[in-house]
Amino acid sequence: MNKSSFWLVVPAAGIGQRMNAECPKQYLRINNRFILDITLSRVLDSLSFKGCMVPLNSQDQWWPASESARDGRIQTCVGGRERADSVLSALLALEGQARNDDWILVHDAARPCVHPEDLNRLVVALAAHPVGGLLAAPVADTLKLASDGAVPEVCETVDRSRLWRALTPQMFRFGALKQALLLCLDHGQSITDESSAMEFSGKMPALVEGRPDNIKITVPSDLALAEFILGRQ
Ligand SMILES: Nc1ccn([C@@H]2O[C@H](COP(=O)(O)OP(=O)(O)OP(=O)(O)O)[C@@H](O)[C@H]2O)c(=O)n1
Ligand SMILES: C[C@](O)(CO)[C@H](O)COP(=O)(O)O
Repeated sequence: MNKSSFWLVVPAAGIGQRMNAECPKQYLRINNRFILDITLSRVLDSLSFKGCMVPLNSQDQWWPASESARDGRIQTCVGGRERADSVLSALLALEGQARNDDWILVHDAARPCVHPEDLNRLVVALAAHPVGGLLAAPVADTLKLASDGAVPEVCETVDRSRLWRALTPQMFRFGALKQALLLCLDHGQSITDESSAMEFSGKMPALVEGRPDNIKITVPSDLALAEFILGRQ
């Protein structure tokens, strides 16, 4: 039985609307490096991957100037309208290279602070798991369910004892993840992560506790926070 290979998919086709910056947020700089380059180098240098596929926006004009564009380990393809479309596009681009039982790790380009210890913990914890799973962090705040009025008001306080925040990487078998994403597409099921696709196809992904400082750069204040976190690692 051949040993399963590991492939990395880093969705980088977003436009960063919530960041409201002069360029897509994956091309903002920390310590004079593109966020995308920081993310790709940290993950690719932490684990042994057979290959890496990066879905880019069809209007991307920054990639050619990136360090990653000169990294022979990395292939690119055109992403899609939503994150899930970009991930599916990457999997379809890997057809003929990845085998159905190979592991796919999907990691947001916007998460440059992911720690090598978390990457290793994820792979070790899930290597023999029948479904796969994701890095996640238990919720540490009290959570409120808001009303849907113009001024949100508290409807109820939600029991947080079994609530986790989904992070990335999320790690699933190539064949199963591709089929799950196609199923969501066929059913018009909107999803925001790979685990949701696997859940929609009836699976129960494992949760692997990860560092809460594996933040997703989303709004302007996240940039300085990411720079601080990277400076301390
Ligand atoms: N159509 C899309 C949308 C998002 N992403 C990627 O998915 C990751 C997480 O998505 P998010 O934080 O939502 O990024 P954006 O979609 O760029 O942000 P926004 O929603 O503020 O526009 C990012 O690395 C982003 O580049 C992608 O590859 N393709
Ligand atoms: C995949 C993810 O980072 C897990 O929390 C999140 O769902 C991405 O959401 P976004 O709205 O595409 O940033």
